[in-house]
Amino acid sequence: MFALVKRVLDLAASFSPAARRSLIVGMVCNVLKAFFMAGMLGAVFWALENRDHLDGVVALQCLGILLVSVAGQYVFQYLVDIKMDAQGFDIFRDLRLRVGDRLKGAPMGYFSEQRLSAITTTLTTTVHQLEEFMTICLTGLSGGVAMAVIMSAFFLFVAWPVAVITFAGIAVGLYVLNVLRRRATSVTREVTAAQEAMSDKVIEYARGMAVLRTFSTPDEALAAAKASFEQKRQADYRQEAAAQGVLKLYALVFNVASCAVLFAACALYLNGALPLSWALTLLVAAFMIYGELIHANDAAFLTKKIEGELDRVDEVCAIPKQDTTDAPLEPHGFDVELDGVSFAYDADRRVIDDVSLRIPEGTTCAIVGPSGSGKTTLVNLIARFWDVDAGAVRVGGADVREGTAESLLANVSMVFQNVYLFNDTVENNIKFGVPDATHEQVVQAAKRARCHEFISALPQGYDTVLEEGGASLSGGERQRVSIARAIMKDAPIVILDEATSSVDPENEHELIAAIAELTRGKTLVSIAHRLNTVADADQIIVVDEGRIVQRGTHEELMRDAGIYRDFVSLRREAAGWRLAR
Ligand SMILES: Nc1ncnc2c1ncn2[C@@H]1O[C@H](COP(=O)(O)OP(=O)(O)OP(=O)(O)O)[C@@H](O)[C@H]1O
Repeated sequence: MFALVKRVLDLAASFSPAARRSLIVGMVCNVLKAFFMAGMLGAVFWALENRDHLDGVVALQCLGILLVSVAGQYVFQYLVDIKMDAQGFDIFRDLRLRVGDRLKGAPMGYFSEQRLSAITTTLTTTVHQLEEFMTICLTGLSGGVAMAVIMSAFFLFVAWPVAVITFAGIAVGLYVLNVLRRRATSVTREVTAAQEAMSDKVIEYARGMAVLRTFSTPDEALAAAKASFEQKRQADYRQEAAAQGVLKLYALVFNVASCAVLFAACALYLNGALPLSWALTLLVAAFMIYGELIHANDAAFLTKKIEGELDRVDEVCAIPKQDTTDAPLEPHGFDVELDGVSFAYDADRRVIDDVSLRIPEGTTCAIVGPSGSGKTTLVNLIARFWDVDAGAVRVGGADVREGTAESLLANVSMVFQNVYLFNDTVENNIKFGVPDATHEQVVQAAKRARCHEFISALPQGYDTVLEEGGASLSGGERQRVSIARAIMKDAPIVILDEATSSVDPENEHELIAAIAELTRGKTLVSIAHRLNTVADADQIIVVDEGRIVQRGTHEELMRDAGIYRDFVSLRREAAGWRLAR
């Protein structure tokens, strides 16, 4: 228990010394509350002591003791509530914010699907359980132990043999508690793992609904999710089974100790070693002394569960930090340079192999190459979603690792193929990177991105709330909203992953116009699929198996046989496009 208290206090201190102080004050108040509870016995003793002349004065004195006891309990319970419970909510809000902050600074490689489930489960279920149970657990146990210790210490002065019994009861009870906590360790981890697996499967099931419906029967589709539900049920069951037997033993220890107190009090009285009023008071006390501790049995089991959950939070919070400095990047200009860059996702396969490339400021570079050749990886390295394994990426002469990733990305706009729009208004989606932008500026950007018309036709115009992911818009519309977002940001470097899927001619025309607005005067790196974009580029690089195998202008590359010439003729045949130059 002390280890848990220390851990919770350390966690609080990591946010602010005031949070730690508040929890300590809360626990002290909880002990004082136990003191006032024990004080109720004073009224019992006083009535018994004056049993031969019970009059109005004695009754009032007893009532006074009871009132002081109840008022004390009330006041200190109130202080416990505001010092511990409210502080608990603050701590866990800060914990969630801390994880959010760390996620922002993690390299993109950190975000695998599995990790996302672990993070989601930790930030929702695990932290919620901590919120709910941590204070119950701390107050339940500290109050229970305080009550038993205060009363036992008092018995030392009245009848030491009884005090020996009560202290022994506390010691054996806490030993059983320790056994209980050890048992809980393995099952807590199992329950958390089952919870994460279940979240994983449910998210996968919901996300892949269209594919599941097309390629499998509903039963098959649900099978994996069902298996995860069953796994969770079994883990929950094992958790209960591990706890129940020992929990009964835990309560039994205190009940036996209470009976021993009864027996000792009677024996001491019959032997004339204890006056009747004290003996009777001890009989009442025998049922009170462990009452709080017995009630805290769930909290006792929870302590280990909470420790397991705190471990999980620590693991998830150990998010690697990509930045090695807090200084912002200080580029001189906005040319982009890759100097002998190599990179591998897994140690055993290089995806980018010794690539060198220079894109002068304000020029365009089109990257083409077969599927899986490393085009996306290359542009992601420029944006520092990952750090290179060898060589360097430089922007305006500065190695991108010399500043924070955030300061680099302030100079970069990315337009992805898979556009993600937030479940928010169209306006907020457009001004996402520039929250202070005015409505007029948003409209201006939307006009330049050729999306003003369709946005105006939406039911609430710019205030229309989009579905998460932008599902309520067509693919072309989504892409143009994301271009408006990038225009709004007005970054000097634009990274563009052109849509591979062909859009209808009307949409394509609008899209080309929007992209032209976005990229005018910028340093542009585009993964190009449309022939016109490629042919107009100041330089074209052809990537194959992670290496640059051809580079030059369209005219230069068309002179020689090679991947580029094949790419051009394939495009012409496949789409029936003609080079409009
Ligand atoms: N997150 C990742 N983890 C591990 N391997 C990856 C990851 N992303 C891509 N790869 C692998 O790296 C190689 C290059 O992928 P990349 O996406 O850069 O190619 P690409 O040329 O952009 O392909 P496409 O044109 O099909 O989008 C591929 O073999 C791919 O399987």
